[in-house]
Amino acid sequence: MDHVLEKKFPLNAKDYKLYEEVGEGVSATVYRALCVPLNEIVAIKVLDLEKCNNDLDGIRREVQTMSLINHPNLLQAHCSFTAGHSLWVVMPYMAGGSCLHIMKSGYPEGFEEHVIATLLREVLKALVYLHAHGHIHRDVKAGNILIDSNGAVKLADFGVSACMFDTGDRQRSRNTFVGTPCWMAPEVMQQLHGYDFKADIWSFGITALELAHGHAPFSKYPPMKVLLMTLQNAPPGLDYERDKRFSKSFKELVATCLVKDPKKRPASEKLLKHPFFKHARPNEYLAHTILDGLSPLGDRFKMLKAKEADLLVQNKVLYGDKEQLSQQEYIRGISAWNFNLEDLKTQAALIQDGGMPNAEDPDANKQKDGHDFVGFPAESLSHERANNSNADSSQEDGFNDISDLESSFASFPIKPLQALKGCFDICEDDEIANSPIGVDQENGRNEGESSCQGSILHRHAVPEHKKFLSGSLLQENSLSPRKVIGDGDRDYLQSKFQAERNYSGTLYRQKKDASNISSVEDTSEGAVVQRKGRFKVTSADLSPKGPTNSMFSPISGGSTSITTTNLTAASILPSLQFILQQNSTQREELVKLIKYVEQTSGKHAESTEVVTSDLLQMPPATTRERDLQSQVFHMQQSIGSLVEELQRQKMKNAQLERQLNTLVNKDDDA
Ligand SMILES: Nc1ncnc2c1ncn2[C@@H]1O[C@H](COP(=O)(O)OP(=O)(O)OP(=O)(O)O)[C@@H](O)[C@H]1O
Repeated sequence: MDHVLEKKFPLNAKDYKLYEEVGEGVSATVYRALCVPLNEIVAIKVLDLEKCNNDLDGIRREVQTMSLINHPNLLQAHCSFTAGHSLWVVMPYMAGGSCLHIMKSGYPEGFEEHVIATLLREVLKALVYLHAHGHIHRDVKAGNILIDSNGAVKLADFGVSACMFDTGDRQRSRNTFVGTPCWMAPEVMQQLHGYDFKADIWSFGITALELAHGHAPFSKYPPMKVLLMTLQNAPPGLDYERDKRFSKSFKELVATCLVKDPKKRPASEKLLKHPFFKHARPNEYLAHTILDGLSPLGDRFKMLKAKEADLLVQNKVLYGDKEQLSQQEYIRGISAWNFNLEDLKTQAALIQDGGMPNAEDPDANKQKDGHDFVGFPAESLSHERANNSNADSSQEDGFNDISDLESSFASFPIKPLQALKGCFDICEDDEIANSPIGVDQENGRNEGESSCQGSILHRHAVPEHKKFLSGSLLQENSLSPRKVIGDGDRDYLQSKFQAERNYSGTLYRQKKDASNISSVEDTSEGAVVQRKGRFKVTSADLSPKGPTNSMFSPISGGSTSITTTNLTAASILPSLQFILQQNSTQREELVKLIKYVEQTSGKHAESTEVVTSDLLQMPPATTRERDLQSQVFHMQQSIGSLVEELQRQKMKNAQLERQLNTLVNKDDDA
C-alpha cells in the first residue's frame, strides 16, 4: 500500500476524468475514472453531501476508516476531498465489480466451491485484520466483496463499520441496528446486550450461503419477516440433499458461523484455519474462472440497470405511484435500515391492499430453493389484481385498520421483536416452513424470545395436519391483526413483493426512480405449499394443472388445493372458521387441564378456580371480539398506569406542599 500513498493522488476534481458509472449505493454513485496526472484508472465514489446530511458522521467514519486501513484485502481510499456539494473518495478500480454483480451477470445459481473458498479466504483475511485492529465491519455481504482484473479480492464499504474501542456515542452505536437485514446477526437485531466482532462471523456465514446459492437466505422476504425468521428460526445452512454439490467441510464451515449464540462462533483467526479453505486456489483462479468472458463492468452495470428499470416500468403500469412509492420507501428502509414507522406502515398497506397472487400463472410463486422465493412476473400480478379488485381482503381478515399497527410499532426502535410480535404472521407455520427437521435446540429457538414458546408448545401439541392454520395458545398472538392469516396470504405476501424486490441487493437503490426492481434472473418451479425444513412441496408437484395455493379444509382437516384466483374473502372464510373452531377446542382443553391440575395439586385452589370459572364463563370469542378484548385489556393497562402516575404526582405535590409549609413557618418564626 505504501507505493499507493507515495503516488500522492491529487485533491482536486479537475485532475480526474469521470467515465462511466459502475455502481450505485444508498447515497453514492461510483464511477470509473482517470487520474490524469498519474495516468491511472481509479474508481471514484461520489457522495452527495446534501442528500446525506443526516449521516455525515457515518461518511466521515467511512472515509477515515478507508484511509487508515492497510491490508491487501481491504479497499483502501487513495484520497478524498470535497467538490461542490459532493464528497469524492478516490480508490483503486476493481474491474470485476462486486461478487453480487458477477453473480447477477453470470452466476445466478451461485459459484462453485473452489471459487467460494478462494473468495471467502480473502474476505476472512480482511476480517482477521479488522478485528485485530478493533473494527467490526458490520456489512459483510457479496455486494461488498470486490474483485479486480487479476482476481484480487477486497472487502469494501465501511459506511457502517464500528470501532470496538470507541467510547461514548460511538460505543452506543454498537447498540443500534446497522447492516443489511438478511446478513444481520441475531444479536444485532435483538439489541439486548450489544454485539462485537462475532456479528461479522454471522454475516460471513450468510455471505457463504449467498455465494453458494446466488442470493442470501430469506432475501425475498420483507425486512420484518427476515428479522423474525432470523430471530426465531433455526439458523439457515447448507442442506444435505439440496446442496449435494458442496463438500462436508463447506457445510461445517457455514454451520460453525451460523450459530445464534455469538460466543459459540469462532473468531475470524480461528476460522481461517478451517479445513474448508484447503479448497481455496490462488487469486488468479478467480480471474480465469468467474471473470473470464464477462463484459466490462460499466456495460454489465448498465445492462442490469436497464433490466431492473424495465421491470419497474411494468410494475408502475400495474400498481401506479402508490406502489412505487412504497417500494422506494421500503428499499430505503433496507438500505438505511432505519425502521421508520412510515416505512413499516407502507409495507403493511401493501399487504392489505392487494389480492392474492394468480395461481393459474405457472410462473407465479416459483421457488428457486428451500430458502426463499423468486421473481413473480408482472403479467400474473396484473391478472391477480383484476380478479381481486372487488375483494377487500382487509375487511375479511380483520386487518382493517392501519392505525392499529401504529401502537404495535411504537416501541419498535427499542425492542423490535416485541413490537412486531403482534403484527406479522410469525408463528408456527413459518417456523415449520423454514426450520430444518429436528430443530437445533441449542442454536435455535430456545434462546429466542419467549413469545415463541406458544408456537413451540403448539407445534408439539397439535397434530401435524393441523399446523397450517392453527391458532396459537398464547394470548399475545390473538392480538395480532394477522393472526388468522393462512398460507394463502403468506404466499400472497411473498409473491406480492417478489416483483418489487431482490433484497439480496438491487444494483442501486433509493436514488433513482427506475431503480428498485427485483433481479431478473430469478426463475421458478411452482408455488410452495408446504415446506419441511429445507425440503419443499410445491404446487407444481401436487397438481399437473399448475400452481395452486394450499389451504386447509375445515371439513377434512387435510390439505386441499384451491386456486388463488378464487381466493377471495368468501373462500378464506371456512379456514377462518376452522381456526376459530380450533381455538375453541384449545380453550376447552385448557380448561380441562386447569381442572385436572386443580384436582391433583389441591394447591392454589382458589386462584385456579377463579381462572377456570373465568374461562368457563367466557363465551367462544370471534376474531373481532378477541381484538376488542385485547384493546380493552390494553386500555385497562393504560388506565392503570395513568392512575399510578396520578398518585405519584399527588404524592409529589403533597411533599412540595409540606416543604413549602416548612419554609413559610421558618419565615414566620424568623
Ligand atoms: N472501487 C470500486 N471499483 C469498482 N466498483 C466499485 C468500487 N467501489 C464500489 N463499487 C461498486 O459500486 C457499488 C456501490 O458502492 P458502495 O457499496 O461503496 O456504495 P454505498 O452507498 O456505500 O452502498 P451501500 O448501499 O451498500 O451502503 C458497489 O456495490 C460496487 O458494485
